[in-house]
Amino acid sequence: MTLPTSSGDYAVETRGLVKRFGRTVALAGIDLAIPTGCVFGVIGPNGAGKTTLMRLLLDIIRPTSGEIRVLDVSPRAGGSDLRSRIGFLPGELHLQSGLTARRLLNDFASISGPVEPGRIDELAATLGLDLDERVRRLSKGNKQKLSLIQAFMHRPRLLVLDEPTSGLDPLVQQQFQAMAREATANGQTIFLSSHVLSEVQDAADSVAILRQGSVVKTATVAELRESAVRHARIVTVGLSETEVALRVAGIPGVGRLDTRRLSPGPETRPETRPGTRPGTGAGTGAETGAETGPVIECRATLSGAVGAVGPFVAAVAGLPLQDLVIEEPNLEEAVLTLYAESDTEPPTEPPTSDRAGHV
Ligand SMILES: Nc1ncnc2c1ncn2[C@@H]1O[C@H](COP(=O)(O)OP(=O)(O)OP(=O)(O)O)[C@@H](O)[C@H]1O
Repeated sequence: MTLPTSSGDYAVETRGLVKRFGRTVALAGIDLAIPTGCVFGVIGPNGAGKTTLMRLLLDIIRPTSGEIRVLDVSPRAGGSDLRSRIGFLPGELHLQSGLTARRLLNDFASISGPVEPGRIDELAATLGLDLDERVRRLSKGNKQKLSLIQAFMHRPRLLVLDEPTSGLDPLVQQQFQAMAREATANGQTIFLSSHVLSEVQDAADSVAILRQGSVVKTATVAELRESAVRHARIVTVGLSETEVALRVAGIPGVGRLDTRRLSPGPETRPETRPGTRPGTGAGTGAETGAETGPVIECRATLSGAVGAVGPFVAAVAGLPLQDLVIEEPNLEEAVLTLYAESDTEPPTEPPTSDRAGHV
C-alpha cells in the first residue's frame, strides 16, 4: 500500500517502514502520522530504533522497505530544498572546532539557509551560551546549546531533535520547552526523541513508545497519564492488618495492595521491646500505638484516571486515619510497564548469503 497524496496536514508520515542492518531489524514496520504544528516525542530504551528512524527521515540512510513522506515529499526526492526546511539535532556531537561558536553558527547558516539578523544572539541569550567561546572549549551542555541553536536558527518547518535535552540543566531545559512552544505556535513541527518520558512529557503533545523497532503505543501525554498508576499510602490506628487490607481492597480503582504493621499494638508496649526506647518508634505514632491499637501502613496502587481519587479519599476517610498521601501518576512507570509487556527477544532474521546492511 502506498501513502496517499498528502494535504500538508502531516509533517511526517511513514507506512510499513522497515530498516534492517544485516540480520538486525532496527525498525520492524513503523506507521506514523505526525500532524503539522505539534511536538511529537518518540521514546524508547537503548537500541529501540529512535536514531534509525530520524536518520531515515533525513535521508542519511535509506529504508529496506516501506514509505516515508516528510513535509509532503519523499526524503530521497527532496534533496537540498527539503534539507533546508528541516533543522536537525544529532544525538552524538563531535564538535571539536577551533572556531568560536558565533563563527561556526554563521558557517552553518550559509548552508541551512537565511537566518534573521540578531536571531543567533537571541537564541544564545535564551539558552545562556557565550558565542565568543571556542567550540572545542565548550562543555558538553554548552555544545548541546550550540547544536540546538543551529537546529532552530533558520526557523525550519520541521525540527528533528535526537535527545534535545540531554546534558542540559533543568533551567535550560525549561528554556528549551519555551523555544519548542514558540516554534509550534509558529506552525513548525517538532519530532524529538528521548530515553525517558520525563524529558519529553512537558514539551510533547503526543508520544510514540518504541520498543525493539516497533511502536508499542502512541498516545497523548494526557492519555498516558490516564493509564498510569498513582501510589497511595495510608496509616491507620486501631484496626488489624486484615481489616485494613479488606477495607482498602474493596475501593474501586485500587490495584496492588501491601500492608504492614508499624507498631506492635496493645499486647506489646514499645518500651518493653528489646533494643527500643520510648519515643524512638517509626515516627508515625508507634509510641502511642500501644494505647490506641496497632498502627498499620497500607500502600496501594490506584488507577491514574482522574475519577479514581475521589472515591478512594471518600472511602478511606471512614477509617481511623493517621496519615494519607496520594502521589502524582507515575508516567515513567506506565512506560516501563509497556516496555515490559512487549519484552521479547530482539528481532533478527536468519542469515542468508545476500543479506547485507542497506545504508
Ligand atoms: N549502522 C548500523 N549498523 C548496524 N546496526 C545498526 C546500525 N545503526 C543502528 N543499528 C542497530 O539498530 C538498532 C537500533 O539502533 P538505534 O541507534 O536506532 O537505537 P536508539 O533507539 O537510537 O538507541 P539509543 O537510545 O541507544 O541511541 C540497534 O540494534 C542497533 O545496534
